[in-house]
Amino acid sequence: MTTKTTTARASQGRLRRGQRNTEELAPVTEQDRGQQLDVRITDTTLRDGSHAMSHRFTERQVRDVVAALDTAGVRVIEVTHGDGLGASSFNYGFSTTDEIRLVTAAAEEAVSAKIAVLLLPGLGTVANLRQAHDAGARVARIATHCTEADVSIQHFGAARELGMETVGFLMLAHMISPEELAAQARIMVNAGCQCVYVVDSAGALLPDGAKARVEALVAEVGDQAQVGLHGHQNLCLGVANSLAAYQAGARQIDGTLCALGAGAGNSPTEVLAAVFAKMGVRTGLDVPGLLAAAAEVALPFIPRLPWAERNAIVQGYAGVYSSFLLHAERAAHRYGVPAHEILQKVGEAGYVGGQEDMIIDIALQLAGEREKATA
Ligand SMILES: CC[C@H](O)CC(=O)C(=O)O
Ligand SMILES: [Mn+2]
Repeated sequence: MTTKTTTARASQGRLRRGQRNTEELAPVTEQDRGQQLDVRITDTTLRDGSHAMSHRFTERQVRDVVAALDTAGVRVIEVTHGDGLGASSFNYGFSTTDEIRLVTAAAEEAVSAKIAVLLLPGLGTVANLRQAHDAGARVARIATHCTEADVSIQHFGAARELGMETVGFLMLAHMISPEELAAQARIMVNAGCQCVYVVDSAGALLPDGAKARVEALVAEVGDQAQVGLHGHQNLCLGVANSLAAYQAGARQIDGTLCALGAGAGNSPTEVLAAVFAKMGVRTGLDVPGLLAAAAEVALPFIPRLPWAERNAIVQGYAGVYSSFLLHAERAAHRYGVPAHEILQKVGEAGYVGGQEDMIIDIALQLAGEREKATA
């Protein structure tokens, strides 16, 4: 399917296969195929989906997904290790294919879409960002815990110097109030961020919570930057939260094909496209094209579809970082304790991204308690 589609696409497009798309596309206000977009969908199958794939994307899969998304009108496609640039490691899981090779392949494949990369300061560095830019990435998404925006300042500066479009990710956004979140968004915007995302990393937000946070950010930074929403499906509210966010003024929304992502996965791109189309909200997306991309390109290579089973629901309910799911399942297997109990304790402890090793401590503690109880 891909070969036929991409050949046809390349001959219709402005660029040929292998040519880099260096054109700067202004977010949302772009004239896309003669259309004004109301909201821009960024697809992060090849980044958030990397968690669910244990960071095992192949270059072939990346090329096929990018070609299908690009053909269906997706304007921004994120490609990175699940935990961002430079995260391939013992703590976060090793990538089987070097991510810069994947970014290069994605940039070669994309005719109209821009390739985005995620970077968590501390895991990734400015040097990693430069490498990604050299490989063809044109959007830098800088992610911090929701109270730590100040660690992103130099990364936004570097991204803007490179001429990249910038997005800020305030992760685990359910953990603080809308007002506190807006103050962190202000720090990112002052540092050069062009769109700040409310990131529901735990899939814990209800639509009212998503709406209140987006409204607070729009009130604080809306005259200088856009606001976005990145949802997870742990409580099956990713799409509902995205609609609430759009109604509250969000103009960038994330999704993934088949919901492939951490925890119970992300808001499915193909569902977002269909729902926004039914609402008359212009996304510039081709709904049948995305349905085909999900069913014929992504689904066949997904080893285990994320879904809202007990562990993932506990994540949404207890407010646990979605990418902790597979770490908790591995620890559960190793130490003979239920993953949902580990995740419940992680939620009570309030652990945040970067504290993956604490999952092992909790598993050991639970195993010790069980041993005592049965002695
Ligand atoms: C970088 C870790 C994380 O997966 C980012 C993200 O997508 C989220 O917090 O939801
Ligand atoms: Mn996510």
